[in-house]
Amino acid sequence: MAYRLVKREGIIILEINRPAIHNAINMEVLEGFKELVHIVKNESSIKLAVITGAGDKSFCSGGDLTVLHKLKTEQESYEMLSDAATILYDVATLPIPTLALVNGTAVGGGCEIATLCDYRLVKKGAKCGFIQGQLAITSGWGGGTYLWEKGLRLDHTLQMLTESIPYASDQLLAIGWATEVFEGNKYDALETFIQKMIVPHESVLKAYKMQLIRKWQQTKLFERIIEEVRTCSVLWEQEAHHQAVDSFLSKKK
Ligand SMILES: CC[C@@H](C(=O)O)C(=O)SCCNC(=O)CCNC(=O)[C@H](O)C(C)(C)COP(=O)(O)OP(=O)(O)OC[C@H]1O[C@@H](n2cnc3c(N)ncnc32)[C@H](O)[C@@H]1OP(=O)(O)O
Repeated sequence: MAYRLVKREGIIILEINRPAIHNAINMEVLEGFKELVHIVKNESSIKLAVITGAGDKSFCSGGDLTVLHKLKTEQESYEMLSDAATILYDVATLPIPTLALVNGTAVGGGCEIATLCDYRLVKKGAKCGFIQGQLAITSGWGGGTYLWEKGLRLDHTLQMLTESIPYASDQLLAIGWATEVFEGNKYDALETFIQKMIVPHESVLKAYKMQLIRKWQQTKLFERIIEEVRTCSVLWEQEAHHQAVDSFLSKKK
């Protein structure tokens, strides 16, 4: 399967399982995110949702370009991007904290997924970035909008989006994107982090997460994400984008 869902001791872990292509996202993985949301909403004892990638190289390399590159027009890309953005909004607004266990490279949509989470534990040496600019598009799954919500300095936020390059883990910590940087086994790092943050009563975690969700509702986060999607779909149709993706897929980059 393209993803694995594991539950243990009040935690649910979604592992994207396509390591041969750096855990790129296809429709099956998006179904995995939907399943994650369904489970959390129906099992009140779950306190934390974790997203990670299989293998030791990558967290996620974004949309699977071999699949998504079949979409050519603004309308076709808008449908895909808005569907994905809606599923990911449901993940971001889960009634419990979410955590990206960034076990390696997170680029493009992969960086967007890590950004929408409440916490990011980043493996030392991992590189993460909004590289969409190299493909002549902007972020299209809501990741730019989430990044503006993360309390980073505004100049750092704009730099991260416009430089379109992956940042090293230490830089990600310095600008405040990474919550913590870890070395060694990712599940040991998760365990250590959880011991600090999980309180005995899940109702406390849920109450604090609700404060954040209320702020996002009041500031029309979802509407702002859909504007981001629309901008990306306009750029998607341009020849510059298709040429950049062709170039990556044929390794002429
Ligand atoms: C659609 C949503 C949009 C958004 O809103 O953000 C996006 O996500 S656009 C996609 C953005 N992602 C990318 O552009 C990432 C592309 N990948 C890379 O830059 C690199 O692969 C890497 C992740 C930095 C790793 O580099 P390296 O270690 O040198 O490995 P390879 O490049 O040789 O990759 C091995 C293998 O995996 C395939 N691959 C990697 N990423 C993707 C992807 N996103 N979609 C499809 N396939 C991908 C790559 O083509 C190689 O395949 P083979 O040559 O067949 O082995």
